Amino acid sequence: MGSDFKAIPLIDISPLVEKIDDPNLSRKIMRGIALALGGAIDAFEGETAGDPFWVLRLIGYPVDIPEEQRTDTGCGAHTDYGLLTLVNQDDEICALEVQNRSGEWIYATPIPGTFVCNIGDMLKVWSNGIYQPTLHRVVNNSPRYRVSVAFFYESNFDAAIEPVQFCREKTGGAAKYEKVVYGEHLVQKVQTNFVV
Ligand SMILES: O=C(O)CCC(=O)C(=O)O
Ligand SMILES: [Fe+2]
Repeated sequence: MGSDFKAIPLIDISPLVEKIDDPNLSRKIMRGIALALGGAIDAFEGETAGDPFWVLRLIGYPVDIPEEQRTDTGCGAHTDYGLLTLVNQDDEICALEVQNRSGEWIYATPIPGTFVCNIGDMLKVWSNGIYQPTLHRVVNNSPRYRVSVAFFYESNFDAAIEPVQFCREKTGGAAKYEKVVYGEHLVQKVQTNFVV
């Protein structure tokens, strides 16, 4: 451990994690969305879903980084890649921003006891654009280290995602998006979002 080792503040994340204690929560939300779109309750399950998986990520946004390494953005503007994301924010720090329809960045102000639910790119494709992913970014200008817990519900890497029939019917019949293999979409987005 070199002399430039810097300890990350010890933060009790258990209150953030324990809220995401229902393993079926994302499935229930997808069922609600299927019904809201006029499909069968299991429209986004079985073969259509292609064995989805989830990833839980704990993300730290330090504030005490040296001036020369500092940018004003902790996480650049992006849409999420998969189906749904549930974000459990630190209740006391406003840092997650979403772009509204007028193109303005506004805070997704934390509401205690709730998650932010982001629509992912694959849900946009399935729903033929009825559900649109929100562009968002994180800028931690607070004096405190921020931690968020993000639960990503994603299509299987091999799944070929295309607009489903009942959503095409609602949007004029034609598919607005080409079929996309989720793994390829993910790799392409990661390569364009990060400098490797
Ligand atoms: O930390 C947050 O509030 C959001 C993180 C995020 O947007 C992401 O990891 O995709
Ligand atoms: Fe995100």
